[in-house]
This record gives sequence, structure tokens and C-alpha cells, in this order.
Amino acid sequence: MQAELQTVTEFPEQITKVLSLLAQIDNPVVEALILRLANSLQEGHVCLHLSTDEINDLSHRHQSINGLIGSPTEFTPLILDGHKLYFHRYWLYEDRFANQLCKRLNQQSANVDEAQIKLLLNKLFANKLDDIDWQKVAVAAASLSNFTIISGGPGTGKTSTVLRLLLLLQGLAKQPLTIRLAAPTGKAAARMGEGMRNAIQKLPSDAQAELKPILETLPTQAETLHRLLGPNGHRFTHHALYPLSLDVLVVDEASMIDQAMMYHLFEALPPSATVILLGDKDQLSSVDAGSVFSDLCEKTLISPANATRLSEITDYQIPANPVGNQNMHPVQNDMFSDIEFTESNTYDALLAQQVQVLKHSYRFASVPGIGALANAILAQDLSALNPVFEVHPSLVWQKNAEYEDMLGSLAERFQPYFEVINDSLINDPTIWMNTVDQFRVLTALKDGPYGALGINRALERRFQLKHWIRPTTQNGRSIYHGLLIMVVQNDYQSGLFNGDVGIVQQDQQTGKWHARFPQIDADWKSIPLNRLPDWVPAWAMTIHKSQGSEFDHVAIVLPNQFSPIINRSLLYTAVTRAKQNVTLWGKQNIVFEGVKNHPKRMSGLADRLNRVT
Ligand SMILES: Nc1ncnc2c1ncn2[C@@H]1O[C@H](COP(=O)(O)OP(=O)(O)OP(=O)(O)O)[C@@H](O)[C@H]1O
Repeated sequence: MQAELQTVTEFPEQITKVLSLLAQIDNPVVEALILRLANSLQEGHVCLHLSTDEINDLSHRHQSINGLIGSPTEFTPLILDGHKLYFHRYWLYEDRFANQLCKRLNQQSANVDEAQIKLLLNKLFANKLDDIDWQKVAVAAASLSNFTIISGGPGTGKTSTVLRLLLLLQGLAKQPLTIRLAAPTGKAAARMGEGMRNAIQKLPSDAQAELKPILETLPTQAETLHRLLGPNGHRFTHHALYPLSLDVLVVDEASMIDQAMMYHLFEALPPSATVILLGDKDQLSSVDAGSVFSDLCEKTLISPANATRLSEITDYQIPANPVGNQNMHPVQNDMFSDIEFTESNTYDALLAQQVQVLKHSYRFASVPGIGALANAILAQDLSALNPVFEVHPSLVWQKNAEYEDMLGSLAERFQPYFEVINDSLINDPTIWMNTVDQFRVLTALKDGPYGALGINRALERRFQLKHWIRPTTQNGRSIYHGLLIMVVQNDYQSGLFNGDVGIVQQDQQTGKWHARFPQIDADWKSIPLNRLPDWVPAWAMTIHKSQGSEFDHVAIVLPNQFSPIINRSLLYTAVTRAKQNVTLWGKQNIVFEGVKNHPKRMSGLADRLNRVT
């Protein structure tokens, strides 16, 4: 699958030529259109919106588009659906996913025992709050449905909430449920498992004792979506005809799932399974085309009937359509201030009621600087940015630094790591990884001096000057003991996936080189360098690649000229990768322009869901 997608997204010109040749088209206007579509896919859009004039123009070129562009019922390489032009495969992904979702939204709450739910909820949320406990509301709403989205920023309690939801579902079930946890990348899956184990530890001790038999049935390890679906060449083992064997699936970091993977996932789900997607709708969308999670989170509403039902179950007075509620972010309030809830019978109205948004960050209560900066970015409040940096010592903004000074400062931050990696008495890769995860450089761009590749090269030169590393060449690549690498390709043979981060090590006895990777459910994996899939150094990584990871201190490096790639979601994602400190290296006008820039990816999902049930 990955290889096929790369053909379209990475080589737009070639795809245009091949399609034109296949359809025997020799028409520059049509060729330009295919190229525009391929380029927009590369930018993350699922489709291309055509104007009425462009559509009229196409219909006049009937001869030249015959066999190339067809309606949704035709089998042509390109599909024109209303005003939206798709590559056939993406039209199919979006259409089938929407159908699966609509089926799920249609089979809501059959025979739920609301009295039993209320009883268990009160055990799981023993403290009655003065204000509405939105975590409790989220669990209550999710227990009435087989599809739920829980969106929230870092530390808003998504994992704690989903743990209580799983305890509730398992407590209600007549037979023990098969529950599985998954995430788009290995790193995100590892963090999800760790989060679950922490959340269990943090349950009040009386609840832990009382719920012990149920707790023992819950998974505390998560797997990657690829592993869950079962890689099988370029396809997956599980699909509509051979669905997954599970009752409940929880997927974390769902904002990272692209349209293609979302389609494959929903195709492989048994119709009776309950699905819970967790994520942060404000984060960057997936690397590949689509912004499915944020599209699904576009509206969040509580109908009057649902408000009554949830009030009864939770013992809080839940307002219908809670516009202006403290729990909602100002941006969100603005977004919904003109939406009045009508008992609409469209799928998007059904979906809006399955979207639970958590807003209070427990994590940022102790590190308020990061929370304040993240909120200022989300609210696109430029006037708040400078004051936020002035007030919080955990935040530093280097607006006018020279390039070399910046590199010097970034390199210094890796000193603690090289001290442990070069200490022959410290041979524990977990200590190495924990030390290197204290600091990471995140870049907006991939290429150029301010991109991840350029910064990595420059940092390596500095590491060498400081005698922290002694590079040698193998298979044409510079390697050294302690080199931090990121895999940039899925490789089923080695079990390594795009985004996996490992450490290169030379065996002291044999002198052989290996890269070691932390495993979700096993010891460290050791792979000889010549068997590694394609990789890059990872002292600096793009913000896109950093999704699903967290570091104590994050340095965000922006280029010295504005690039449209810098936008609100990118900056928010970068800032929220930090647990303690953020150093922002970028000119003020570039940061301001980036915060104001909030593009939306094109897709037809909203239109498809805006259908009558
Ligand atoms: N209702 C609550 N009251 C007090 N503390 C809470 C509550 N909910 C969550 N926390 C605490 O907040 C922290 C973050 O919670 P949790 O890990 O569930 O959030 P998360 O949204 O999953 O975080 P992340 O974005 O890092 O995955 C944890 O220390 C947790 O114990």
C-alpha cells in the first residue's frame, strides 16, 4: 500500500505522464489538471475542488477526457464527484470509509442498562465535582454508542477517561470483552501502553482493589495499526472478508491516521465492535493525504434529548449544545456560536454527538508555560505570544539569533547524552534513550540549512569537533557509536516502520555495528546496519515526524523566510511535544505569519456525512 501511495504522492509529474499515455490524451489543459490533482494530494488534500467554469470546460472536452475522468459510478482513473476531482483510489477510500462510519452511526444504543451504567459510573468517578466533570460525561456518552471520539490536548485525561470507559464496558458485559489498543506508530503505541499502565496505577486504591478482576482483563500494551491489521505484502491480512477478532478497539493519536489507513481500519472492523478514537483535533494532520480525525471533530453537539439522558446518568446538569461552556475552547465557541442544534437527521448530526472534547489539561497545570503558549497559538492570539514568553521561564524565544550561534546552543544540549553513550560502564540502551529524549530539535522543513537534514549534518560536524563522535563510513554512509537514527520506510521483514527511532552501536567484542530499537512488548531489537530499511539521523526531526512523541525540552527551528508549511497546527504540534521547556528559534514575523496561517485540507467527507440517515 505504502509503495503505491508513494507513487502518486512523490512523483506527480510521472503519474501525470503515465495517466495521459494510458488514456491516450494529448491535451495540455487536461494534463495540467492531473498534475494539479497529484500536487494537491502531495500537499495532503484528498481531492481537488474545481470551479463551475472548470467543470464546464471539462464537459466541452468530452473527447479528451473520455476514459480518464468519470462519474462515481464509472471505473476511470479519475473521478469527478460534484465539484471534487479524485484519483479513483482516494475516492474509494473516502466513500467506503464514510459508508462504514454511517452504518456504525446508525446502530446506536440497542439495549443498554442505564441504571447499571449509572451505578458503575459513580464508582469510577467517585468524586462529585462542583462543575460538570466532562470526563464522566464522555464515558457516559461513549457507553451508549459503538463509535466515540475523544479529542483533547496533552494531559487532558484522554487515557484516564478511556481506562474508565473500558472498565465500564467490561463491567457491563455478560462475557469478557476482547479489547485491543492500537496507535499509528510504534512510538505512539509504546506511549499508549505506558499511559494505560500509569492510569491504572493512579486509580484510587479502593477502586483498584474492587475492580481488580476487571482490571486484569484490560490490555496494557498497544500495537501499531500495521501490526493490528496484519501486514501481508502490500495489503493487510484483515479486511471486510476477514475482520479483526475483537469487541472493543481503542486507537490513540488518531489525528495521524491518513485517509487510506482509516479506510483499511474501518473495513477490517467487525460491525458489532465498539471503536474509540483518541487524539488531538488541533494537531497536524497525517503525513499522507487526509485530515480525517479533524474532519470528524468539526462539530460537537449535545441534542436536547441526549442532554436529558446524560444528565440523568451522570448526575450533572448537562446543557444541550453547550456553546459558551467553560470546557470549550474560545476558538471552538466562535466556531459553533452560530450553530443552533436542530434535531437534524443527517449523519453529521449523529456524528457530532459522538465527539467528546476534553479541554482542561492536568499536565499543563504544573507546567503552565507550555499550556499558555499552546492556547495562544490555537486562539491565533498574536498579542499574547510575547507576554507568554516573558512570563514563563520554561519558554525562550530566540528571535534574531545567528545561524552558527543557534547550532552551538543546540549541540550543547546533547552533551548529557554523549556522556552516557561514551561511558563504557553504561550499557543500558534504555538509559541512552531516556537521556537523548530529554532534548530534541524539531524543524518545520525537511531540506535546506534550517531543515532537519541540514541541521543534522551541521550538528554532526559540531559533535565531531567536540570529540563526542568518531565517524566511520559503511556502505557509503557516515556512522558512529551513539548515532540516533529514524527509519523512514516501512519494512515488514525487520519489523521496523517509518518513524521508528533507534541508536547505532558498535559491539565492543565483535566490532560489528547494529542499530537498537526499543520494542513495545519485548526486549530491544538489534538489527545489523546492512539490514536496516532507509534511515536518517534524528538529532533534528521534522515536526511532522515528531507526532506521537514527547521530549522534556523541545527546540523549534523555523527557517529565516516564511514557508506556507508553517501554520497554526504545525506550531501547536511542535510546542505540545515538550513536557517541560520550549526554545523557539524563529523571527517574530515568521512566527506571527505561521500562527495566522490555518489552511484546511480538502476532502469530501463532510459532504458525504451530510446525508439523511
Ligand atoms: N480528573 C482528573 N483529576 C486529576 N488528575 C487527572 C484527571 N484526569 C487525568 N489526570 C492526570 O493528568 C495527567 C494526564 O492524564 P492522561 O495521561 O490520562 O491524559 P492524556 O490526555 O491521555 O495525556 P497525553 O496527551 O499525554 O496522552 C495524569 O497524570 C493523570 O493522572
